[in-house]
Amino acid sequence: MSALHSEIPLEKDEQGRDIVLSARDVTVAFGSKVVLDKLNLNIYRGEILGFVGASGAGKSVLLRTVLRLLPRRSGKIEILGEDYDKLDEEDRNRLDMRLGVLFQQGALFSSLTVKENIQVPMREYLDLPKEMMDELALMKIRMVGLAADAADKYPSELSGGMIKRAALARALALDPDLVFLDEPTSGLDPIGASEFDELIAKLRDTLGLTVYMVTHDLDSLFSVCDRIAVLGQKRVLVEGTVEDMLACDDPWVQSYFRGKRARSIVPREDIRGHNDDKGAGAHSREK
Ligand SMILES: Nc1ncnc2c1ncn2[C@@H]1O[C@H](COP(=O)(O)OP(=O)(O)OP(=O)(O)O)[C@@H](O)[C@H]1O
Repeated sequence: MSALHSEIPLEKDEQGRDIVLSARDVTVAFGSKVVLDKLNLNIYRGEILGFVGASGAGKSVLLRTVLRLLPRRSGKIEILGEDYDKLDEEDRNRLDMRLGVLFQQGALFSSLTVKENIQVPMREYLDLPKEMMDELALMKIRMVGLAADAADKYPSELSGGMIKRAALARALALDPDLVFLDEPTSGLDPIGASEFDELIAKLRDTLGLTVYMVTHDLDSLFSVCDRIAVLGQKRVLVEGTVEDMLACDDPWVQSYFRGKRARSIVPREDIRGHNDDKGAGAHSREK
């Protein structure tokens, strides 16, 4: 029987952590241009994983490959213990329902209200009476910290921060286990970005979400991410805590995590001593 229909436990790593997503030897190429080459990555249940890498390194390509929007040349990806390639259509839909995605820029439908946007996945996957869908949409709206009157507004009537929250509410519409966030704080002012980070952490704590967050935002990485994975040279160069990043001697990782911007967030002594993996949480967000 498929894990989708039962409580079959997820595969664990050697430290006993439940593996929610595993990518094994994943290669993605466009013609002769190889973007990802035998990439390996695990995401564990209940964590917020920050995914970083230089511009053009392949972060979006990996995200789109995981979401099956791009084909891979080889390798295996398992999500919640399931390999899409081995599922029939019904089970693929069931698995899709357990995933939420927040694309860059929010990607809300401009001709739909916030409530209608949130109901798009409900209409696609569920057959619910209108009253129940309205109730559920309002619940999601409150969950992401929007006022109830946002329900009937169109995206053009919302601030950037409100759009992100509305898009997050849509990503949470079907109560997913795993949420993919593509640069969720880009375009937000520092306070809005901080608040969004806090919201993600709160939802992880209250809903038990697992979060895969592509980001360039050092504050997010230092304040809410449990682990960080760095994409470089077509694979995951290093993964671990902030402390592991500070200790890594790869030049790009060093300049990213120990450069001028990072120094304004992480206390200087932490960078020197690499001895505090969450030291930045209490520090103010840089613009
Ligand atoms: N459909 C495509 N066809 C050909 N090449 C592509 C395609 N999509 C992405 N690429 C190439 O793959 C590489 C990785 O792109 P990707 O968008 O994943 O980078 P990224 O790490 O997300 O960058 P950024 O941080 O700037 O968003 C780039 O060289 C890009 O030009």
